[in-house]
Amino acid sequence: MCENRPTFITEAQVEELLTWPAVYEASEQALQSICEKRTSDSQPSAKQPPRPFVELERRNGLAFSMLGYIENYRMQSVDQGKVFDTLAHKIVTAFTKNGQLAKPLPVIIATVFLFDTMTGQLKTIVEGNGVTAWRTAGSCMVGTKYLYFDRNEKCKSDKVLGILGCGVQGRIHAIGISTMFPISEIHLWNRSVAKAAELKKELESLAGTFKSKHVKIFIHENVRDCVKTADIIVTATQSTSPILFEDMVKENVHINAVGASKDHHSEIDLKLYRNSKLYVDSWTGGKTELKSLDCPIEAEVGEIITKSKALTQNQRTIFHSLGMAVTDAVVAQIAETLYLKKKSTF
Ligand SMILES: NC(=O)C1=CN([C@@H]2O[C@H](COP(=O)(O)OP(=O)(O)OC[C@H]3O[C@@H](n4cnc5c(N)ncnc54)[C@H](OP(=O)(O)O)[C@@H]3O)[C@@H](O)[C@H]2O)C=CC1
Ligand SMILES: O=C(O)C1=NCCCC1
Repeated sequence: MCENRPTFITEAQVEELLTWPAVYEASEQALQSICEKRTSDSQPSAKQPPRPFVELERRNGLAFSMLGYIENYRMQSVDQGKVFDTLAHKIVTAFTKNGQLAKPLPVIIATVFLFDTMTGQLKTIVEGNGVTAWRTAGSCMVGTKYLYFDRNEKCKSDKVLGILGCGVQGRIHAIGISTMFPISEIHLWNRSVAKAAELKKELESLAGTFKSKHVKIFIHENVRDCVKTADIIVTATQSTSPILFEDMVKENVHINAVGASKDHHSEIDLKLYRNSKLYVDSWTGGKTELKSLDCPIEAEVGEIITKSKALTQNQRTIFHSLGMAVTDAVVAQIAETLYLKKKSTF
């Protein structure tokens, strides 16, 4: 059926091609696109059904199917003037015991398929672990800007970042947030302290590329010490019970909730949810995947970006980045566009 073999983009190529400004810009477009209350015709739009999943209980595994279409979006830092549309399908698995294998594998393994939007033919296969990591951090960066940095004048100076969980997601969030925002201190906690120490070393070696070059990095043996001065927190563990409680955090804190064990809201205690304003990446995701969380959802971040809903000034915020097909689509699209551009210059 395919006239040509699909292009194949490897993880190493994805890492070489992605940049934080491009991922930020693309994530902002994607978060706006799923917002139903359109405020202008130039706004991107998208379709993204709830993602079905199958659970492999005896193997501690989950597999998700994430299909999305986004049109009328722009990525100036990738191709100035071009209006993009992307049809993508990501298949992603989460096998929690992969790290314990004789030959350890990542917990998350993903592949993104990109289709021609005129004919429906498969055009490109992108290895999807890098895409998943960068796009999750991209969404949290957009959430952090709109829900925290834009909140009030007090939020404009250098800030303290707390990272709970120093695996793939914790690492990429620490790098992305410190690259795009003024972060003066990064505090790290991981269940096994060795991984936090490894990440500290890596972040120190990258500090020259961060917005605040003199960033100080600390590791902690417990969550309370890690988050006590934090203005922005990322929870990125597979914990199945709460690790973050209300009495541990500052009044005005912003939390990006990423970890998604079987229950998507297990890392944060219910009292902290109820005494914060809760935002999601999409209503579709929130209504299905946070159904068992007994706390009202305030809005989608897209509604704040498009100003169809206002943000309260002084509040504690939680952004639940549940994961969206259209953020995978736009980040895989960056990789494909830059890969083909590079290939055509040789
Ligand atoms: N929202 C989204 O879009 C996405 C969410 N995720 C979710 O993010 C989480 C992290 O994924 P990823 O970084 O790829 O995985 P990694 O395996 O790289 O990291 C997992 C982290 O969780 C920690 N951990 C595991 N069990 C516990 C526990 N019981 N209590 C505290 N910490 C624990 C590990 O600590 P240790 O080093 O000690 O084992 C490690 O720091 C997962 O829940 C995953 O499903 C992933 C991708 C996208
Ligand atoms: O959106 C994703 O990708 C994932 N979300 C939940 C956990 C697995 C990966």
